[in-house]
This record gives sequence, structure tokens and C-alpha cells, in this order.
Amino acid sequence: MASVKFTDCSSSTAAAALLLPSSRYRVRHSVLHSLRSMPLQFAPVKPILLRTTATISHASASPSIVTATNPTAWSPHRKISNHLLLSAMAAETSAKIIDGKSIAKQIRDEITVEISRMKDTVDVVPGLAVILVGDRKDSATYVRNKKKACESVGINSYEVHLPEDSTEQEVLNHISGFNDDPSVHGILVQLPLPSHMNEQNILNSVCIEKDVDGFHPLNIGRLAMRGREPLFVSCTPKGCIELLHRYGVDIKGRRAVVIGRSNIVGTPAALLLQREDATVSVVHSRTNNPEEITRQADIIIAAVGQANMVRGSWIKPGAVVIDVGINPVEDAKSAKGYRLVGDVCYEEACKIASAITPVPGGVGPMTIAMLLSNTLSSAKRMHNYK
Ligand SMILES: Nc1nc2c(c(=O)[nH]1)N[C@@H](CN(C=O)c1ccc(C(=O)N[C@@H](CCC(=O)O)C(=O)O)cc1)CN2
Repeated sequence: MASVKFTDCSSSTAAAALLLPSSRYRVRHSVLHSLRSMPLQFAPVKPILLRTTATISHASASPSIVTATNPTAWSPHRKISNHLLLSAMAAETSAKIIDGKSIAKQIRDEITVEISRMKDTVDVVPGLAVILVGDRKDSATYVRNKKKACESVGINSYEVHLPEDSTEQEVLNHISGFNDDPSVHGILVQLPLPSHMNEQNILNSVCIEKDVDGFHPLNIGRLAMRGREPLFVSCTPKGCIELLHRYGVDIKGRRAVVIGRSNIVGTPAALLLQREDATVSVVHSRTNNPEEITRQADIIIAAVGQANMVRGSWIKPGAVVIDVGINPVEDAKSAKGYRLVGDVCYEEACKIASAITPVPGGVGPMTIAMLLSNTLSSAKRMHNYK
């Protein structure tokens, strides 16, 4: 089947709806009724105190802008079942928005208090070192935001910005310096790196006690093993689980599907869900009929880097949807000429899911909040401070 290109999923839903036999519209009321009577899987609980365990990050480091000519790797427009289409049309049913921006702010406030207490008690200030190579605008923005976030909570930040044509050895030398520096409790190398560098060599050289991105194979390996604890879990997957916890979503015993199997998001997200006693499936670019699998999920984490790939028809009514994708799509109405959308067709998903993260403002802000949390945990561990 030829892959389908699109920038906007709302129009295709509307088009599909027009194909419905008119008699089916009468069913709409009962679909709505059953959706409403379904127990919500979350309750707005009082947020718990910040857990300072492990941390990871993003599916789409810098995806190219989706255009009508940019094919997607998967074929999202398969046959949409009438039942699910009807559900998608239940316009009055609207998912709860999982507000990552406000949860991230709450977490930063909690971290600020803890850092101040730590400074007053043991006179230690956590330090984060960030290495940026090259001139990618998106990476420079993320690094600037990390620096600002550090300042706002009281973490010292150290930045090295190397030119695009630096050698791998230069990066390794900086990492080695930070590994030996006692004022640095966390080290991260902003990804992606220029193509002439071996990412694996570079990530392996960060000492695991300072690997606040959780990208070191020993940290990922420990995450995969029962009875072992990683020192850090990568920030984006950790942020996804934190959102589920803070919105009171039950994970234990639930069916969860992770879409995407990257080392930094999909794989650790699946491992984390499994640690939370979910029954986990991973759907990827070689999965046949992915929507058949996602439709069984109580929780979906989409981390594939394809704009609007997950349609309403892929989602079980009442499921909780965490959208990790941050994809720029052309938008003539926006001053920038583009806007950001997730991997999930938000307009459709909102009408079917019980709760969903928006893009922007969902998982993204949690990535940086979890980085701060990991840096604080690292400083505490190194100074044996509880
Ligand atoms: N070393 C790392 N590299 C990369 C990581 C990472 O965790 N470690 N993740 C991504 C980029 N990233 C952080 O580095 C990141 C991406 C997005 C956001 C975010 O807050 N997004 C906002 C939208 C931002 C916008 O308007 O452009 C949102 O979703 O609301 C934070 C961090 C790849 N590289």
C-alpha cells in the first residue's frame, strides 16, 4: 500500500464521516451514552511529592517539516471501522487534557525548595554540564531552555559549545574533564550529534554516576533487568510516567502500547511501563496492522516522530494517550510558517480518549523538569544527602 501524506488529520476524519450511511447517525446517541458511562481511568488527585528516582528524552530530535510531498514511513490511513468513526464523531465527548506545562512548573517548584534546603544544610549546589556541538537551531533552543531552567531552580550550569567540524576526540576530552570535576553532578551531550561523530562512543564515555540523560548502556541495561536499578532513567519516558502518576492513572495490570522503539524514548518507556506492572506491547514500523494492537490499549505512548500518525480509530474509547511527538507541519497562518503537532491526531483522539497530552505543552516540558530532577538526585547521591 502506498504511503499516505498529509499535514492535517481533522479534514480526513470529516471526509470519512461523510461516507457513513445516514442510518448510522442514529447510533450516535448510544455511542455517546456508552462513552459517557465508561468509568474514567483517572481521577484528579492531589499531586504527590516529586519522586527523585531515575530519568530519558525525545522521539523527534529535529524532524523535517511535514509537507504534502513528504511521505510517512507508516500507512496511517487504513480502513477505519464505523464503530470507531462513530466514536470519533461523538464531538461532545472531550478528553481531559494532561497539562505537562503546569505539572513541570510544579516539579520545578518542588526542586527549588529541595535545592535550597540542600544548600542550607550541606552547602552543596547541584551542577549540570551541557555539551552542544554544531549550529542546529532546535538544539540551541533546547540547551538555552535547559540553562534557563537550571537558573530558575538554583542548579549551576556549565556549557560547552563546539563548532560543527569539531572532532570526536574534542568532545571526549570535554566529557572527561566534566567526569573529573566534583562540582558537576550531571553531564549531557545534546543530540543529535553531527553525522561524522560516533554517538555510541560519546555517550559511553559519560560516567554512569553523572549520566543524567540516562543514555549510557549500563543505565538502560539495568532498567531492563528485574532486581536492578538504573542510576538514571532518560528524561522523556520518565516524564511520561510522571504525568500518568500525577494524573492518578492506574498502570498496574493495564494494557499499554508504546508506538516506536527508539533507544531514548520508546524502549525505555516500554521498560518503565513493565516495571509498573503494565502488560506492554511495542508497535513499530514493521508491525502489521498496528491499529489492531493499539486499539486494545488502556494506555498509549506514541513516540514515533510522524505527524498525526495515530488516528482516532487507533484508540480504544476511554484510553489515556501520551503523545511524545513534536513535529513541525507547514502552516501558512502561523508567523513562523509552521506549527507543532504530535504523533497523534489530536482532534480525533480528544473525542475518544479519556485523557491526552497536548503538543506543545504535554510531554516536552516534562523532559526538562526530569533533567533537573535527575541532576538533583545525582548531587544528593554523591553527597549522601537524603
Ligand atoms: N541529550 C539529549 N538530547 C535530546 C533530548 C534529550 O533529552 N537529551 N531530547 C530532545 C530535545 N529536548 C531536550 O533536549 C527537548 C525537546 C522538546 C522540549 C519541549 O519542551 N518542547 C515544547 C515545544 C518547544 C517548542 O515550542 O519548540 C513542548 O513540547 O511543549 C524540551 C526538550 C532531543 N535531543
